[in-house]
Amino acid sequence: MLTVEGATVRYGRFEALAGVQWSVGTGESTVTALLGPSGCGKSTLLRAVAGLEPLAAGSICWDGVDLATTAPHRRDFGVVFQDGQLFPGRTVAQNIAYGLARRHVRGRAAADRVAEMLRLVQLDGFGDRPVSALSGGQAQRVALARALAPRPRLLLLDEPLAALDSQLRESLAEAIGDIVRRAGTPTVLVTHDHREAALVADTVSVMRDGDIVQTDTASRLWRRPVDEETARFLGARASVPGTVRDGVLTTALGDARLTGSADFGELRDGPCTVALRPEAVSVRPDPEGDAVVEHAAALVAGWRVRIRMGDEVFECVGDRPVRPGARVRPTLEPGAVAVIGR
Ligand SMILES: Nc1ncnc2c1ncn2[C@@H]1O[C@H](COP(=O)(O)OP(=O)(O)OP(=O)(O)O)[C@@H](O)[C@H]1O
Repeated sequence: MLTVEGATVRYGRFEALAGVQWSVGTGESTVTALLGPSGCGKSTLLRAVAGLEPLAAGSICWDGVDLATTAPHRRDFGVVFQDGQLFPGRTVAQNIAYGLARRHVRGRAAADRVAEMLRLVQLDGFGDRPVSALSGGQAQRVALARALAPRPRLLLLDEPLAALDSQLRESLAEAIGDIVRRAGTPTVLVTHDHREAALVADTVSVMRDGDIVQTDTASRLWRRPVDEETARFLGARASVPGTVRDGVLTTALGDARLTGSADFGELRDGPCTVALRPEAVSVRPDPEGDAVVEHAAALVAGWRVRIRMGDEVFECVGDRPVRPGARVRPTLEPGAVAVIGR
């Protein structure tokens, strides 16, 4: 298990990591996403774990052993960066075998392991290809196979899908999750995309301004973001005051029974702040409704509707066309609302 305690990294006077506390590889969780906006320090934390960035303070331990004096290549961590960084003049198989030779796995044993890795990343038959003849997605799968071949105790993936188009990203994100679970290798995936984090990870750690602000399952993160900034980063567009009583949330936009989700299990009665993604509020035409439509646009399924209620404006969804100026009634969707805080 990886334990990061008080990890601090400074570039000159700028503190890129501000005393990070973090654990990876606990319990049933195989994949941890390290999620946060650009510049929050994700890569710096990953590089520090890999031994590529010296700590100004704090420690990074594996199973209780401090790695401060362990060189990067002796940490037994596999690393994949955004662009894979394959060795250009070599074949796919030679790339995958690279880390094996350094571990004195050669000959038949190395060839078997390379074949096993090619099967794992579904590139059987690609061993003799030069890596220059691969697509972007294939190249990243080779990079993954190369990192997994020496059986690292931890795999560190720094935005491995960032250079790929969105459709490929989604399918490859799922494939990465399957591959590392089959290999049984605890994995950290750096991403700034919360959808990608939710697709792949068992656990998501949200990072901001050089610190980790929340670690939870994706489902709990959606429903119980630790603060408003985290909720906004996860797609919330607005927040409203609410009250919880006996599992029912009441807001100016309607009520929602929250007892259906374990993520709301320990919610205490009393006032709260509710974060609203557009999907959390649906509207239907109603001449008696409290809200007026400002704008409506067709989505692939349904409508995105902007409404005004008094001084406040909310993004909502609807299942039928509504015209600007029309009156509508909002309803809260219990499966999509988020209640901020612990
Ligand atoms: N070598 C460096 N010298 C000075 N500042 C740096 C250096 N590397 C990173 N930084 C700064 O540290 C902060 C964290 O950078 P880092 O690359 O870890 O962020 P990130 O969350 O991975 O961002 P992105 O998603 O854009 O890659 C940024 O403000 C960055 O400008």
